[in-house]
Amino acid sequence: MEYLLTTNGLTKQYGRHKAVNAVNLHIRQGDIYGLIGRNGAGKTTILKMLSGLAAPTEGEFSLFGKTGRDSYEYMSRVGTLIEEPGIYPNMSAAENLRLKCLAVGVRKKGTVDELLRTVGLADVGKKKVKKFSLGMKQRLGIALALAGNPDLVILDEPINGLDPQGIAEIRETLLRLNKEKNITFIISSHILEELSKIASNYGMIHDGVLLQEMTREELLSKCSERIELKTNDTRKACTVLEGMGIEKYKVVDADTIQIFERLNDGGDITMALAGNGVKTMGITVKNEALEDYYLNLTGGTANV
Ligand SMILES: Nc1ncnc2c1ncn2[C@@H]1O[C@H](COP(=O)(O)OP(=O)(O)OP(=O)(O)O)[C@@H](O)[C@H]1O
Repeated sequence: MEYLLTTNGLTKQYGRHKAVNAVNLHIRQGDIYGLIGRNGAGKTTILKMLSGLAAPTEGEFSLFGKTGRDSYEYMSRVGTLIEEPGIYPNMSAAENLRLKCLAVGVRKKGTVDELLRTVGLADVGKKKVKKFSLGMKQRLGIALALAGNPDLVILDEPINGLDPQGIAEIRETLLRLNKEKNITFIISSHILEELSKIASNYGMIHDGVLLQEMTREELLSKCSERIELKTNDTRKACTVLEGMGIEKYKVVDADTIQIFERLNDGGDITMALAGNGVKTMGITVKNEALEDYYLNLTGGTANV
């Protein structure tokens, strides 16, 4: 079996609007697959269909090599965290997990404690979930998704609204589970920068359409570094750059030039500029091209 999950022309139509339009995803065992798209792009609708929470209007998906109704027998191997998970606010984390284990038929002793440890909630004791921070709730949601010992875990925006510390903790937990238990993850997000720290593969969704699938390496090679250069004489600086054989550059404003070629550092450039009487006011290596790449792909300038 080459893929753990594929979709074939997966479509969801609400009235006249196709929230998901003929999407073909390819997800291998062991992938951390990042589904990236702006709010409203159709990510949640895709994940709901993959979890059996919504029916496709057209198309289908294959799970563990089985298609359509046959795939339902494998749903127990899929754990999900989509929108508000079924958390009971007046119960503790352990009580919530105990209920979930009952529901999915897990009886093994010590499971609840192990799940709490896995997501870093071992010390919360009897505290009611309604008193939890957003990050703690999110971690409990992940523990609930893990309760049935799934092979595939689907998480809808698991880092949304968390502070950097919370994001780092979730990221480490997911990477560990992926490595140690070979759990395959599908994670949606509207922030490519965040996904890029964890995902091995990407599917980019825009207006219900899958624009592109790519591996981590493919994305990184497309989003190489750029050097931003400020000088007192842009015109002359361009001539100097060309004299050095640098062709991939762009003048972005009166005193700023961006250079898109891979250079070890900017030292050679500043030396050459100085040698030609051009003063360097500033030179920085920028590596924030990920979001730019995504914005270009989706043809937009608004926030992602
Ligand atoms: N039950 C529904 N009835 C009608 N339209 C819907 C329904 N659910 C979603 N939509 C529409 O489908 C589109 C995709 O929504 P979806 O929630 O899948 O996007 P998303 O990428 O997950 O965004 P978000 O991060 O905001 O949830 C949106 O235009 C939304 O308004």
